[in-house]
Amino acid sequence: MLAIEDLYKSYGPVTALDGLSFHVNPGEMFGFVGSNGAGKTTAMRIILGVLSSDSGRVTWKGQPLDHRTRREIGYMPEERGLYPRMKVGDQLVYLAQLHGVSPAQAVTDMELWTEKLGIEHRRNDLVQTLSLGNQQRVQLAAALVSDPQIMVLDEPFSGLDPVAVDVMSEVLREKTRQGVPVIFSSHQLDLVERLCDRVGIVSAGSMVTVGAIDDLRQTETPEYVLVTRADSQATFEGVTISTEETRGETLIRTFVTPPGYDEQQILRTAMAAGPVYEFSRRRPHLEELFRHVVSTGPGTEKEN
Ligand SMILES: Nc1ncnc2c1ncn2[C@@H]1O[C@H](COP(=O)(O)OP(=O)(O)OP(=O)(O)O)[C@@H](O)[C@H]1O
Repeated sequence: MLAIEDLYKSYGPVTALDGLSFHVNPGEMFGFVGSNGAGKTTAMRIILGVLSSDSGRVTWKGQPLDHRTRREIGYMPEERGLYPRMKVGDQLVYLAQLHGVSPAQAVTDMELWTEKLGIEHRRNDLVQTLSLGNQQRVQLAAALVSDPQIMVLDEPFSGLDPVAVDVMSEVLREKTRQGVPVIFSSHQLDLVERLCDRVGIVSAGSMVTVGAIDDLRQTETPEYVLVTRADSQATFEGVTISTEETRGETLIRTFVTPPGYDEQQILRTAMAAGPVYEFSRRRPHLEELFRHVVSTGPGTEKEN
């Protein structure tokens, strides 16, 4: 696995990483999320070796990453690093060769990935003539042409339309199916929730929460949603009504129950007073977990 252990990094007086640790398993899609300035880009640059840490280490299969193994990382930098006046195809062949791929194989890989990413008809165009979304596809192709064994992507989905997101996420899934760990940062939490096997939430340079999204959602206190007729006279004892909203003919209420409370009691009470249209348990989404974690801050590290 790829292990990031106790990384510290300061830029002068600014502490960017403050003991950051996490790991990514082979074949895992790992979502790296956190507020602006939390330290994600810094951590990714250290993994890639373009920036050194003050202390801590990064290992792959138990060995520290060195110059040779770092060539096996497919990286998509936040500040996108393409040559605007070079043709898409030529550029990808060139970048693959820089990673040590033979000229013939580089052409094969360029053809493969431009096709999979739906930009095969743009191979002979200058990068600068492509839309930003298509440039981003080229950037991902650039990370793929060297047949990477690890993928590190800094906000690969920002600014993409839903079709482009689907195309790129399917390509990344293909890599994880081959056993490649894929780590990507994103502020699009619905997307992270949909795509990732595990997620890490970083705050002020430390990992605050790591785990499978479903497990993280289980650890939060659930809410119960009840939808009745708007004129329901039911009264509920021993529970907290957290929201209440009338929509046309219906009344939607959410409840938080104390530990050990039989939530079916809410349903029985409501049904005794009239029709019930919906009663369900609701787990918080990643966005709510994120808000909670970021407002609580570091110092509550937990790993599932
Ligand atoms: N070259 C630099 N010189 C000085 N400070 C820096 C430099 N790069 C980053 N920082 C600071 O380090 C901290 C972490 O920044 P980083 O870019 O790693 O965060 P991030 O999580 O990637 O943020 P974002 O989501 O906004 O991209 C921030 O306080 C940032 O201002």
